[in-house]
Amino acid sequence: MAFLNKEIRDGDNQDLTEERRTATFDTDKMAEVIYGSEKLARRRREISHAVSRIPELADSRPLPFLDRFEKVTEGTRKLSVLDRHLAELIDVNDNGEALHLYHEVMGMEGHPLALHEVMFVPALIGQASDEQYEKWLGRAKRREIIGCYAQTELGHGSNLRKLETTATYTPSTQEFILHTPTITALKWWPGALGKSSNYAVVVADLIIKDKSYGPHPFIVQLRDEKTHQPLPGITVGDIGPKMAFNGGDNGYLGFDNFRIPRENLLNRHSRVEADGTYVRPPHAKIGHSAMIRVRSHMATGQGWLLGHALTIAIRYSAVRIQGFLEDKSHEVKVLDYQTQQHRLFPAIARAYAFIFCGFETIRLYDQLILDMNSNGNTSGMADLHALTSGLKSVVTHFVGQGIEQARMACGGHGYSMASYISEIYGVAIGGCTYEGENMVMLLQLARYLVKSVELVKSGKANQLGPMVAYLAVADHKVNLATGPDSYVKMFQYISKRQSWKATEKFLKFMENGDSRDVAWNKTAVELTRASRLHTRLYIMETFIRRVESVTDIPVKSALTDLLNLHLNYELLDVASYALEDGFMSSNQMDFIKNQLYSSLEKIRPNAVSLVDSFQFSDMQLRSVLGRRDGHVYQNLFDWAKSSPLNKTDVLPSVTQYLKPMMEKAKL
Ligand SMILES: CCCCCCCC(=O)SCCNC(=O)CCNC(=O)[C@H](O)C(C)(C)COP(=O)(O)OP(=O)(O)OC[C@H]1O[C@@H](n2cnc3c(N)ncnc32)[C@H](O)[C@@H]1OP(=O)(O)O
Ligand SMILES: Cc1cc2nc3c(=O)[nH]c(=O)nc-3n(C[C@H](O)[C@H](O)[C@H](O)COP(=O)(O)OP(=O)(O)OC[C@H]3O[C@@H](n4cnc5c(N)ncnc54)[C@H](O)[C@@H]3O)c2cc1C
Repeated sequence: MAFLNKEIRDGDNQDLTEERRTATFDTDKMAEVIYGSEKLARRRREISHAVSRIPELADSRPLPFLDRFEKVTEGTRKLSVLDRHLAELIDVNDNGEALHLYHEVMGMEGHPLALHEVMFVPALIGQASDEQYEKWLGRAKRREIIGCYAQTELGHGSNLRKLETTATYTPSTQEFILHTPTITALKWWPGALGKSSNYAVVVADLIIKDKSYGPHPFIVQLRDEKTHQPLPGITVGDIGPKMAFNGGDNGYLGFDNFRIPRENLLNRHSRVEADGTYVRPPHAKIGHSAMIRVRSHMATGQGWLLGHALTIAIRYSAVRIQGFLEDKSHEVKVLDYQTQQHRLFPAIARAYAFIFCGFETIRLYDQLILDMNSNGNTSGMADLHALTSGLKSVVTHFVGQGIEQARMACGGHGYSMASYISEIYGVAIGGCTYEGENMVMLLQLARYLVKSVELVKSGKANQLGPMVAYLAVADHKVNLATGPDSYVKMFQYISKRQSWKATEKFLKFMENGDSRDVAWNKTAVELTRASRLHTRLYIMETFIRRVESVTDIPVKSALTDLLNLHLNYELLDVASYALEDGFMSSNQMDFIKNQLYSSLEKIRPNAVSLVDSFQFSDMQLRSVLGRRDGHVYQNLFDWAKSSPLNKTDVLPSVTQYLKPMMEKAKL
């Protein structure tokens, strides 16, 4: 008999199979919705399958047992194997396929090409002129050279205007002199900089005739292309172990009056003429487009990370039997506990929501780049900057929370690296910091919200963009949360009120004599709250739009259950804002809670199938707890036995230190 969940195979753990039999929708069809099309979902499966047939691409040992040096070596080894097989595995011109392939094979630990694909090549695409394209892009795409993106310094990351690395133009030789004047000016953190890259896009303060023009991107050769030795004038190395990404070589970089030709300023948008005349870009922040790109892609990437952790936790919760409900002769799956469902199911809904809204945001980014490159139109930049600033902050924060809940939902075994959840967590929460520290980015969105409220206050509501139009709309009176639209209206009310309150507070401080910056700082917590609400509203709206667009009825119905859970959970989570001014009553709160509990029950039979639909292979998950076949216990035992500590029964440390201590105590 054919089942709707495509993961059922003979010999699987029976409890998992039982879960999969209850699926009310086809998991392949759900995967099409998650990944955007039948082709994209199918290609992922095909690539995973093809990878599984190349034994050299498998991890040589479970990654958690490798030390840092071995992780870097293992990642690089696999990259070289991949390089030989690339054309047979993927369409090399398809970024999505490449991304999936790297995730599958490399895992999450980082690798030498991580920043090459994510930032170096996109920075060239966004910032290089046609001649520079010609010179660098082909080489970069063919991987004749490997690059990274070196912006952050030891002393400054958030406040880009104060980056200390200088690029001083010398008209007589038509060169820029890159220099690191202080220890705090050392570049610090760039991924793949420490040992792997031989080129970098370096962001440095452009100085012409003693005048600073602020941060600009330069393409810089760091190492000899033959020997890979750092070039004279370059100091470069690895910054040491981190919470995660330990297969990657985040690095430091210093310049000692290092000269590069004038053509190495990435000059699609701004230029320095031979005589030192500076030609301005059409938008002051256009040099930041590589960052906007990564931020635009973060929601989907983070949604997948959450999806990984939930696949592990949900499958394990269906296999883990402990305690009783009604029938005292059979223990139940821990997935049957309401607390377990409440811990995990809203996070499944968020994972779906983040992926959906991520795809919508990527489309907005692609449109912006098209506009910029075809007709120099940068008008969408401010909107997208505000949107992606909020989105990366809200999503990374919730993903971190969700993964940590997934870990706890796996009890003791969740704490073991065999679950792989700690690695996923470490990787995901890196996103709270990189590409703009979350608070800093929420405050960027707040600038936009405050300006929007100010527009309404000055009678210019007609100038508001569509995403903030609700800030001008009269308050909605919604009595009960009955359909998605009423939730949106309630959220709009709450979000609007918070944006207005924060703005009024900020303006009041200024009226009372505080400078703009001081007033801003005194209102900052309230402002970040406004940003979070605005962003959650956007996520909610995109989730609703995506579910409405689904045509497969069983898939749509399962997604509607998830959406309802999301709407109720979100509203309850921000209930204090709605209760504050009596907009909602405690009766309404109870009603919403009950809706939420009934959503949990509805989702329960589909829980395993909802995470199976992400279609992560076992290789990608690298989790003993999250195995597709559910055979957890024997594999946990085998995993433990493979620990290097178990190579001998008596460790040298015991002979050398413990035994003498015990012997001495006997005397
Ligand atoms: C696999 C793992 C991958 C990991 C990859 C990680 C790679 C990295 O981390 S690379 C380094 C990333 N670094 C960052 O993100 C640094 C964060 N800091 C910044 O982006 C900026 O310095 C920022 C935005 C905080 C402040 O910039 P600053 O120039 O001081 O701007 P500020 O004075 O606050 O604002 C000036 C105006 O510019 C606008 N603006 C700022 N940035 C942008 C932008 N990117 N696009 C459009 N407008 C912008 C602001 O909205 C503001 O507009 P308005 O005046 O109308 O309100
Ligand atoms: C895994 C990882 C990978 C990275 N990869 C790269 C890379 O490839 N290339 C690269 O160039 N960089 C990279 N970075 C660096 C990263 O982009 C920066 O660390 C990040 O932008 C934060 O800057 P910061 O370290 O200066 O934080 P800080 O700004 O020093 O933040 C410290 C605290 O100060 C607060 N704060 C700072 N400014 C303000 C403000 N104006 N208002 C309110 N609060 C404020 C922050 O909220 C935070 O709580 C990476 C970092 C990590 C963790």
